[in-house]
Amino acid sequence: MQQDFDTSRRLPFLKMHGLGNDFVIVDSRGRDAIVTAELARAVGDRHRGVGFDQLAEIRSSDAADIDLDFWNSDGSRAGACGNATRCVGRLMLDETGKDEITIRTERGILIARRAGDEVSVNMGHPQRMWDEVPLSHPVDTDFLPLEGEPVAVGMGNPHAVFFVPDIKEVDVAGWGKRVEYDPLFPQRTNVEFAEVRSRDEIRMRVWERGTGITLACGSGACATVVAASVRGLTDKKVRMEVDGGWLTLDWREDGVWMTGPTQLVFQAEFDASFLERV
Ligand SMILES: N[C@@H](CCC[C@H](N)C(=O)O)C(=O)O
Repeated sequence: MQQDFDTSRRLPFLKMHGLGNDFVIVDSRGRDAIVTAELARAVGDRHRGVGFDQLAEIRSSDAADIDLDFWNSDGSRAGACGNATRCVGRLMLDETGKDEITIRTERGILIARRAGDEVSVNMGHPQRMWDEVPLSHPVDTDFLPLEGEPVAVGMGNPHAVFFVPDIKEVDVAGWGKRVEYDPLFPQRTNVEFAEVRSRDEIRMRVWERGTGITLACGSGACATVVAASVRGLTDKKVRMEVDGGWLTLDWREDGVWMTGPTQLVFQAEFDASFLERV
């Protein structure tokens, strides 16, 4: 995928998705990073640009196979993005022919592995202390003092996980947006709504910080299995149905592993006239 290009003329990118959680992927290996908040907002606009849930920029690394940075469509940075990590993992596994590669994100160095046709990523250990999530003041992270008493989990980015009896009854946009901006979350938060179907199956819907409702959220799926397990509602390994399909989550000694499909949608490029308008 690595390509030389002159950004004054064109910007090649890939569109990929993991369970409908969609990403624009820019490969900046071998040169300076080029993504800015303005560029992310322009590309992320589904009318002006092409739209995405997150933009992922690949960079050369001195510590792992690659470095990877994430941007939301409102131009904010995301410290973690599980599904984009799986998508870029797929590209790198195919490019190198290896069975396992390492990816350095703000979260730390993550491992991506082939899992048949799917890709597994170890998203690391959950952050359960109030100041790690982060929250604005010390509270019980197992039962936050908000209506619905969500569980707070950091996965390199903040999550508030609500358990609900019937997911069809939840106003994900209204409730999610309210919680995203609650003062308890100084960096805002991603919001998950989970209906536990059995000890090994969960139905989850998500409101993503900086993006809104998406068809899936990998870090949110990891946060949800941690929250369900902490509350004693499920085992540590579950199948999770999100709007875009199914993921497998496995909270092990070495971190939370997430396995699922990835898809390359198309490859294209922005030309100079687009870049000049940013
Ligand atoms: N889609 C992602 C997570 C998105 C990050 C988020 N919006 C944030 O600001 O933290 C995933 O697959 O994990």
